[in-house]
Amino acid sequence: MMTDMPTTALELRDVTLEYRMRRSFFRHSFRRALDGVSFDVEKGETVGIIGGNGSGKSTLLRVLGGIYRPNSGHIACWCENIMMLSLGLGFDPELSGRDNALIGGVLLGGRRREVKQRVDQMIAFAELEEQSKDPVKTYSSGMKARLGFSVALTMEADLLLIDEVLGVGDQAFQQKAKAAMLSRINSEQTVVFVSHSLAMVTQLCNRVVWLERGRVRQQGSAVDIVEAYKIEQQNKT
Ligand SMILES: Nc1ncnc2c1ncn2[C@@H]1O[C@H](COP(=O)(O)OP(=O)(O)OP(=O)(O)O)[C@@H](O)[C@H]1O
Repeated sequence: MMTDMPTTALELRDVTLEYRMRRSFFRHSFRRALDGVSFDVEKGETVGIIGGNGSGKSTLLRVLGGIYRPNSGHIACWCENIMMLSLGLGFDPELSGRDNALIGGVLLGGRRREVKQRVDQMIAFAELEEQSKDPVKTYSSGMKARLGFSVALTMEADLLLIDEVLGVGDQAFQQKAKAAMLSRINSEQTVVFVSHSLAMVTQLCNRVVWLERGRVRQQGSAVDIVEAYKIEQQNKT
């Protein structure tokens, strides 16, 4: 008998994370950034994470990306490779843009030969053909951001984690980055998208999870949750 392929990509149950902060040589304190967070992401869905400053959005994405381990709760993931679209993380300043693109692609789970074939595409998307052999330390922050975005976008992943990256680079690059992301999101891609742009969230997401002080305040269809969030914002002012 054939068993059905799982349709769930991610399952979070009661996920809690505390940052440990050093107060003095002997003393530490803890800040709870996620507090009992539970939700599911189905395959092919784009789930938006919204909430005010400090509500835990980036922390949640880092937990999903395996950068932080939760203190309690569990995360089940049925995706083989997960990619975090973030900006210029971990570039080696002494190496060229081309070498960093190659290393970045491999770090994102690509096979070396496969990544090598795609490096030209990454450099071209980032519009860095002329500077591709220069060390990254000579790049402006916008150039580094463009390279980081291009590397992540060119690679393939079952689950894409996106943390507010659309403010990258100049206006023309932002348009291009947005179009590239949209085409990716409209396909079968599973995405978790953190953003302060409610318009983008409504445009891109099927479902939304609203975080407040590390807890899920509400979750449901993108239109309903964004509406409820906007009403609350208006009532606050
Ligand atoms: N490295 C850290 N050490 C200690 N506390 C942290 C750290 N990173 C974040 N925090 C705290 O954890 C909480 C959640 O932060 P997080 O960055 O996840 O929020 P966010 O919703 O992404 O915020 P923003 O919208 O401002 O980017 C905040 O109270 C923040 O001050």
